[in-house]
Amino acid sequence: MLHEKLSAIYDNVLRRNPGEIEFHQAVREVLESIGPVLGKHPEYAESKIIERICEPERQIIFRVPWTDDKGEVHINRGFRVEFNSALGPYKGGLRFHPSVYLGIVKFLGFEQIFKNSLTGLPIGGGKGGSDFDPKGRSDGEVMRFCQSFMTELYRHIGEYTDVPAGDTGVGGREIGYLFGQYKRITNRYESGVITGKGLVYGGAQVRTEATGYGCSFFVQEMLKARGTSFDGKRVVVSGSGNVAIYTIEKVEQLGGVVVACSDSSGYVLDEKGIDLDLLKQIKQVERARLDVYAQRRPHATFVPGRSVWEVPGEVAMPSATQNEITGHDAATMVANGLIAVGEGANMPTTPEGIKVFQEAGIAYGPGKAANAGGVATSALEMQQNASRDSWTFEFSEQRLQEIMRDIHDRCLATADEYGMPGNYVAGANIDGFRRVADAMLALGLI
Ligand SMILES: NC(=O)C1=CN([C@@H]2O[C@H](COP(=O)(O)OP(=O)(O)OC[C@H]3O[C@@H](n4cnc5c(N)ncnc54)[C@H](O)[C@@H]3O)[C@@H](O)[C@H]2O)C=CC1
Ligand SMILES: O=C(O)CCC(=O)C(=O)O
Repeated sequence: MLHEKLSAIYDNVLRRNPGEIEFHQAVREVLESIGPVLGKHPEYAESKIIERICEPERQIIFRVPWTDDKGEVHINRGFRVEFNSALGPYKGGLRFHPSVYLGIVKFLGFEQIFKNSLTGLPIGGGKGGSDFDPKGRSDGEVMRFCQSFMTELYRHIGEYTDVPAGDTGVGGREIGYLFGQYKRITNRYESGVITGKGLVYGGAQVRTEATGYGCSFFVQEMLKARGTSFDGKRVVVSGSGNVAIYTIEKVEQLGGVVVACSDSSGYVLDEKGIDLDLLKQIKQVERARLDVYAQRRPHATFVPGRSVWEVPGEVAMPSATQNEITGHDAATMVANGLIAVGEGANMPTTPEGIKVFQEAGIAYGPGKAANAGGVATSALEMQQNASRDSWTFEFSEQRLQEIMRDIHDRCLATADEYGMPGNYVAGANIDGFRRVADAMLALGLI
């Protein structure tokens, strides 16, 4: 239910951003949480902080022409939405996927404002990407696309302005090509302009692993708050990309058994626990489909075209894409003995699914809190770049774990403060919002 004032703001968002359904969904979820804050802080409403937060500071849309290996010309569309810079330079990843359009980039950028605020680090919110599909493209094609994308993007970004990173379809290979082109065009070795870089040219230890590791640490804290742990728990993960792979790795180190993971073709079920070396070989080296996993590990089964959420598990860690858990999926998961959900992906659960989890008393960690370890470690990468320093793996992982513990504790404390104990959604939205709102008030009408 939306507070009356917030309902009018939401209607205005719908009117001003027609057809951008994912953006509407993300805005609504935040507005549903912050009603009680307005009662305590009338100054936010007087200064129209919420209306301003819902309007990006800047939206950039550009043409990205490139040639494939046969010489054919292709035209894609590039985006960068610089949403909010009250806390620091715009910060957020780039997504390359055919489904990308303005509504997706705005939902991701909007989420990023509150997520980045929750990290406690000085980073604003932004996001970008393209409807380019890297699937099946050669390294040369991906490089030419990235170079063309950066040939426009470079003028909008900078260490103190806007700092992109990876997201779906953008990993170490793409970040290398993007940074290489930025360096070439600007003639500046500005390491802090992009994060997720390779370790040999200014990247930070643990950034590759950070989102999955961080999400696992967050779930570890949620389980601890309920007097239990990962030890011996049956865990289901969706996706098999960056977030999923390092979630599986850390969950296994923490004593859980990940029995299933997926890609857009289906899921694998491996009752002995996912063989991570094999999964990394198939996904990171061969860039192949998941059915290959079952071909090489005969006791595992590949189930094509079905949702991984039909596999029973006590812990679910969605790490693929938005709206992948429907209300129906959530009800099945609860009936199958689910106790906790940690969202590695951004907005993977539909509003109906969230309602099911919350009504069933599941420990539900929303993406903007649970997956904040990726961007937090990006901020640590910026810190190391600025000081020309390079930390060890152990120290970086320890910082990540502290940050995730702190986010977890603040979400719980804020939910308590507002009379909604155990509600991580309310805790994350309110705590993330307050910090941005206070900074916006302090900075005047900008
Ligand atoms: N990479 C990062 O540091 C962060 C990523 N995220 C979010 O995590 C999610 C995954 O991102 P990455 O792992 O980086 O991307 P990725 O490109 O490395 O992997 C995406 C995975 O999701 C799978 N997938 C996509 N659509 C699917 C579908 N409809 N059904 C089943 N599987 C599907 C793909 O097959 C692939 O395995 C996204 O929501 C992203 O926004 C969130 C925070 C940080
Ligand atoms: O590391 C970053 O800057 C962004 C990571 C990201 O895209 C996200 O948190 O969704």
